[in-house]
Amino acid sequence: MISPSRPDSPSSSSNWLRVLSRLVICSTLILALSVALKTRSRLSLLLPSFSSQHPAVMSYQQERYIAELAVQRACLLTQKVFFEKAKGTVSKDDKSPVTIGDFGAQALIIQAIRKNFPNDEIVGEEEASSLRADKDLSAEIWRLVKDIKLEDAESDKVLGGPLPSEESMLDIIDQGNSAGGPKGRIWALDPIDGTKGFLRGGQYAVCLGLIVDGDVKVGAIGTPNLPVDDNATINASTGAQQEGSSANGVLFSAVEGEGATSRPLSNGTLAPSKSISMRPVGNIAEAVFCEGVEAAHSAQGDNAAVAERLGITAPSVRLDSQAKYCSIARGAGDIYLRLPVKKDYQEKIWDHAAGDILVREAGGQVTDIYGNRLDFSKGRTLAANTGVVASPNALQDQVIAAVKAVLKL
Ligand SMILES: Nc1ncnc2c1ncn2[C@@H]1O[C@H](COP(=O)(O)OS(=O)(=O)O)[C@@H](OP(=O)(O)O)[C@H]1O
Ligand SMILES: [Mg+2]
Ligand SMILES: [Mg+2]
Ligand SMILES: [Mg+2]
Repeated sequence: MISPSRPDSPSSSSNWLRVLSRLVICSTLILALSVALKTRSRLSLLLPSFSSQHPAVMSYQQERYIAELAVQRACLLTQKVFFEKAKGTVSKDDKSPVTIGDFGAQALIIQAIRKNFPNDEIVGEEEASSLRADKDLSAEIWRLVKDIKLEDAESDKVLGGPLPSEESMLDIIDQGNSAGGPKGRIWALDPIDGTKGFLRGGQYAVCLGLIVDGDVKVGAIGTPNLPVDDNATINASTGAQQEGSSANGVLFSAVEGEGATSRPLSNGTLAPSKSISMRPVGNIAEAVFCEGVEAAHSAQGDNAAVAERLGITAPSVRLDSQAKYCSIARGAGDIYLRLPVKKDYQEKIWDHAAGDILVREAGGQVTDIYGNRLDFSKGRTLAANTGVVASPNALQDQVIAAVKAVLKL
């Protein structure tokens, strides 16, 4: 018969020892797990393609970081090109400044994506065939691109450091040739959006969005000529100040489910960010609406008729580029109208991907003129959509009703 052991018996003390050792093992495991969770984002920084190869890790922090840093570095190039070549006075028949900026920024950003997410596809606006035929232009772009680096050597290294040669720069530009589509990880890149704004020293944007299985998950937009101050008055002539001025230059970003942020553009590591959101609008008649500058790109008469129908009396704020999405996302404006001039124009995914997630994460909706979400799964264009309408969640139904009434849909 087995007699119950007394507290001071040898078998009791060995039981206690066993319990104690189990306790130690358990707490060590808990500690190890919490350290592993805390360092997960750091781990993905050390192993750049970690997230892309492990679909279970879906926080997109690494993608956001690389997108922000790559856009920030590309803005160094576009600024250099502007102050060296364009200076807002360029005649429109000399297209070279914008061409240099477009190709150069596309090369720098694709290099950063390739280095960190080698298996991803890229839909870039530009392709290098014309550049291969123009040796002088290619040499000029290479002269400017080869010296672009972030002041912080570590950050620059994360993006792949300097490009190795002019030939490799051309090859890299051509890697933006994905057809897009409904499956996989696809980056949509507009190296300079608002090319006309860039040339006149007004608004332009360097835009990068990550689309996963047809949905935009991450967006980063650099706007070198937007004021850092969210409340500064802006209009079509707000723009480039002196080279190196710290009053202008903002980097926006968003990740699905994690909100939208902005920070000043910097030359090195990322500056501290703050979260941004759309402005609550009590009375829609007091909303401010943004539209493009080019009459050929959106129907300004129809935009004005929608505003009038909503009781809006303030004049529109006209800005080039995805700076319009950025402005409403930070509450410097409320509604973005891009009503079509021609119903058959297909918007390009790189003109909207980053702005779409930025506004949605800042508390807004982005739809076409029928009120349907933008569909990024159709290839290089938004073939299933017509026009763009964006506003705070609470206003979108009213705005779409006004759009339908004006366009007789
Ligand atoms: N017909 C037509 N309709 C609509 N959109 C068009 C059209 N033609 C061109 N584009 C694209 O417009 C992009 C620039 O948009 P913006 O918002 O800067 O233009 S505007 O200021 O609103 O007029 C511009 O992008 P970038 O080429 O990157 O500047 C074009 O892709
Ligand atoms: Mg564009
Ligand atoms: Mg462009
Ligand atoms: Mg273009």
